[in-house]
Amino acid sequence: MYLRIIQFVKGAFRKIPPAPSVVREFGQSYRSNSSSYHAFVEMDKITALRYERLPEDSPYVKPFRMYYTQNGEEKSWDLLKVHDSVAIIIYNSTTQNLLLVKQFRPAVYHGVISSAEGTNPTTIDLEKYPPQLGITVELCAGIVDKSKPLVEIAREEVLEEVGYNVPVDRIETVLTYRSGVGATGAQQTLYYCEVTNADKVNSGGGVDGEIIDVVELNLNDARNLLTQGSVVTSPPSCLLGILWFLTNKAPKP
Ligand SMILES: O=c1ccn([C@@H]2O[C@H](COP(=O)(O)OP(=O)(O)O[C@H]3O[C@H](CO)[C@@H](O)[C@H](O)[C@H]3O)[C@@H](O)[C@H]2O)c(=O)[nH]1
Repeated sequence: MYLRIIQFVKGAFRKIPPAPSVVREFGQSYRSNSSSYHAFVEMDKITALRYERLPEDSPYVKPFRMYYTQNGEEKSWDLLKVHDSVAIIIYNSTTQNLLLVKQFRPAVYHGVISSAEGTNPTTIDLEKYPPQLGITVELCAGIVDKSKPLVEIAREEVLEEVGYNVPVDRIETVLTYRSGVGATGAQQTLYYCEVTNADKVNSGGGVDGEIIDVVELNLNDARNLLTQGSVVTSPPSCLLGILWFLTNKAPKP
């Protein structure tokens, strides 16, 4: 399994990239922006990894235990309050590719290791568990941590992470749903945005120290990604977004 996940990001870590670089996984290929290659080679340079108990003032995660009585039976549920979020399906009609983002996700890395070790790890062997295991391919997305219209937050994320400048009237709402129903119940609003090469204003890659790589996925590979039995680190929102796009928007082959 680990080998398969690492194959997912293999090719991304060559010292000198061909232009542009292509990452293969399970028969699919992702075309990475050569312009943001610099970020791409740095995202797995994880060192000095350690765990600490979560401080109470975390701006991102607040743990609670909820008590309630259901049909006369007293119950409790341990839960986490996290930010709501937006995610955007982006299709470049010039290149006929979906635009996704690749990044190191500490929670995914932790999830992979704790699944393997069976318990909550306290230390991590970076040789045994290469940081590439925590790299995901996802929709462009962002947390709702400011009081702005959700579609405006989506517009900003498209610009910051992927580098396309589009007005909000070109971003359409797709669905609103709850993710993490067992632990967080956070709301995510899914948008769709069609861009062209003319909308591109920078190479994306995120802000404030984020290390994000833009990934272009052609539609054949998008279909293959959803093949029965696929094992990926991508979240359900990404798989849903691709499926929605293929069902509702993709040009007929
Ligand atoms: O513990 C944390 C958590 C977040 N951040 C920062 O907050 C940013 C949040 O990034 P943003 O791009 O706004 O959101 P995402 O990390 O992309 O996550 C959103 O998009 C994901 C993919 O759909 C969803 O799974 C998440 O629930 C949703 O919040 C990060 O980059 C960090 O800079 C930290 O520094 N520490």
